[in-house]
Amino acid sequence: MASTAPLHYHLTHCFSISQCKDKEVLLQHGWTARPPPRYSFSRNRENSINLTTSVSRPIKAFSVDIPSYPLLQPPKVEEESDSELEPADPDFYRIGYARSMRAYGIEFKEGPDGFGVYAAKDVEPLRRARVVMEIPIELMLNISKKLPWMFFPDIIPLGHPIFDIINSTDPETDWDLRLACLLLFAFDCEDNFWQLYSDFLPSADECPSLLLATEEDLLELQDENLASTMRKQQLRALEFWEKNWHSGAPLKIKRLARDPEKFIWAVSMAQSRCINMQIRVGALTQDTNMLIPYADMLNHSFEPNCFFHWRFKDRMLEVMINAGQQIRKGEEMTVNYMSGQKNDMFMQRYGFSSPVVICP
Ligand SMILES: C[S@@+](CC[C@H](N)C(=O)[O-])C[C@H]1O[C@@H](n2cnc3c(N)ncnc32)[C@H](O)[C@@H]1O
Repeated sequence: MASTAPLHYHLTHCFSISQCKDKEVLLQHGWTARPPPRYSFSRNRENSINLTTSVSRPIKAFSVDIPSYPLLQPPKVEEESDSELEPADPDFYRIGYARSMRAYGIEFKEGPDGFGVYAAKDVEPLRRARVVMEIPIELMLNISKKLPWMFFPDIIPLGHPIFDIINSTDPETDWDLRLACLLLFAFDCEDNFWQLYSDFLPSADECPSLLLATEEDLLELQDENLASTMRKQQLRALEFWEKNWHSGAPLKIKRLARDPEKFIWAVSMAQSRCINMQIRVGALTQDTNMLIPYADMLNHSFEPNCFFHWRFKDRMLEVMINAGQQIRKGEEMTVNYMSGQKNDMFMQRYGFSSPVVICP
């Protein structure tokens, strides 16, 4: 086995994720890399973990005015959109031409729940939903939820050993391990967008996921069920890494996650940032586990003002403001991560618990 050190040693040992070769693309969008660790753990009486943040620095997306919609149209989301957005340039669809993300009237900045998305101007209630972000499929990392494994975009070359590793996962339970493998693979692909975007993901010491918690942190939860579930999850990720990142593994696998901390960090990214959607790509309709840059900066609320919509005609994820929603400049834009789930599930997967109790 490649690793014999105790799990908590691995998990408390920090690592830094891939270095950005060329930040120009993101900097053009007005982004700056994450500052050094922003969070400190503090626990309240209900034993939930609260995040406190020390920095508040606005990060502006390249934004244009939120388009206004005619008032007398029914509230609907249309596939064949008659959006006021300028029509897409047909050249965008040429093979090899990567489209970029577009954002309207929002900014990305730090708030009490880490990075979030905020209204850059007042949004008046309109009768139909409207777009604030469009993210093209080329920038995403998506895997079908069921066999046969399909990747959108299809970035894994035929015969690459990472495919065998993904293929060895349990189709029922291991979606997060598959997505973590794909994420690490993307970091290693020359000119892949995620090499740049990785600088905007929380590092291991910034991420409140309980997968990265030490034994001491788990004991502090004072919830033995949750602590024991998290220990099992940590072990599952560690054993998977040990099985596949052994000393005889090919270099192109080894370099993806040289230590278990990096792999477990990638699993925590998958768990806390994955969006599940049914998407249509060509003739295929697929339930999909998706890592969607920029959309993954939206924080959760049980009373969200935004939602996700898959735009089939040009394979874009749209983040849309609810019909009839008013949002004031500076207010946070949110989505509902998991409607109808227990608080425990939020703690397990996202590292926070919600003050709103939705299930007994
Ligand atoms: C999809 S990411 C959202 C972006 C994230 N805030 C960041 O800094 O990158 C999900 C993570 O954001 C934080 N988060 C989202 N909604 C939250 C909420 N309502 N309360 C506390 N933390 C939240 C949790 O750390 C969660 O694991």
